[in-house]
Amino acid sequence: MPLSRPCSECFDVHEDVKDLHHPVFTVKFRLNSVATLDSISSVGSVKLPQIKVLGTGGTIAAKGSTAFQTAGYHVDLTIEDLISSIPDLSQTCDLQFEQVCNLDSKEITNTELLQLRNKVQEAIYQYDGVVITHGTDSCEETSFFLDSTIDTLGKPVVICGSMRPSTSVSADGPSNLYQACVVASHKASWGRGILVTLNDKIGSGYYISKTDANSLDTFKSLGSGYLGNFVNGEVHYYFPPQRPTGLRYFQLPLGFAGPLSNVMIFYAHQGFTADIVKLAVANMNVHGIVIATMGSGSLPDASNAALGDLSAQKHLPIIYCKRSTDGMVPIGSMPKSNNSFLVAGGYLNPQKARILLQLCLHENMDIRLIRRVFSGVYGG
Ligand SMILES: NC(=O)C[C@H](N)C(=O)O
Repeated sequence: MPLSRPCSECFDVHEDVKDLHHPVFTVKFRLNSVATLDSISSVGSVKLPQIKVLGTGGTIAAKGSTAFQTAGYHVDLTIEDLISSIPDLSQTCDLQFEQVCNLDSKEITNTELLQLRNKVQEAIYQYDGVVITHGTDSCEETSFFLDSTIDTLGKPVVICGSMRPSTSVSADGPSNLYQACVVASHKASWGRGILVTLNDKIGSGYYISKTDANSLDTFKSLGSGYLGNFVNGEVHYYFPPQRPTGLRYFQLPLGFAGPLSNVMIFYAHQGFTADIVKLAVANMNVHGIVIATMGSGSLPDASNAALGDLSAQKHLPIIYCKRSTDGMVPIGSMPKSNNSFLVAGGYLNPQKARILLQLCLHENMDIRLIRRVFSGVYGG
């Protein structure tokens, strides 16, 4: 058993190795699947969960100059400042914190992503759960990357952020961080991989996506739904612990600092041609392409033909995703060709497909294996 803190009171955890060699934890509940905070704070002599909080920046760590400013502010606060802004958690967990970086999430590159991944993996070995504060703009990329590369040992890793800076009237940062710490401390959060909490909702880091550029209720798990909710200090899960169907675990060595392959995203539109893609491939060191297609894999016929040829000549994987927020690109939508390296992106949005392709390329997968990985999300 890989768990340092098994809980026989609530559930049994069994390690099970699936075909794509990801350790999957099958959790059998003995109690009601809707657990409450009482179930952990009333444990008396039992040691409180040790939680590591890693700060990376984002609006949650930002200050504006007025109470109504919700754009154009700057990251200004440390993780220590953020922790001092939340209600007392001394009955729930023991918190320790560390600043990994302090950036708007638009500035996060593979370097910071890998640095964070290493910090999270190290913390997993020492703590009972991990909380990450992060900007919301690129949070879905980080959460997907971590879900694909962290061996959580079943422990909760919870990412949170905010949509309003700390100086804003009704700033949402303190309550989101508070909720993330409670979720990370809760036994019912075990076996669920990377979680993202925002605005009272708990979602899967694999599927969650930012859907609103301004409003608080921005993270949605369209199609796949939320995993749970946070109400009146209680964590409520709608389902027993499970991992996403298509999740593929990529084992990176601890301390791995890169590089990762260069995968570029292109956004299709009326009149889109493959010229811009060809230009990039000819002039930049491109290892893979993702296209945000119109609808379910639709591109002009001439673009399909040119991209099919380009991918076959260069052995360049080109993933077809959708620019629509919801829905998917199935294999049946793909142009018919025997030798192209065109791949259907299934349910993944372009930014998540980019990360998955980077990881496939890191493992030197051929096109057959890349298709197999994408078939996990019903593409391929
Ligand atoms: N709400 C936010 O956190 C947005 C911010 N620009 C970020 O992603 O860092």
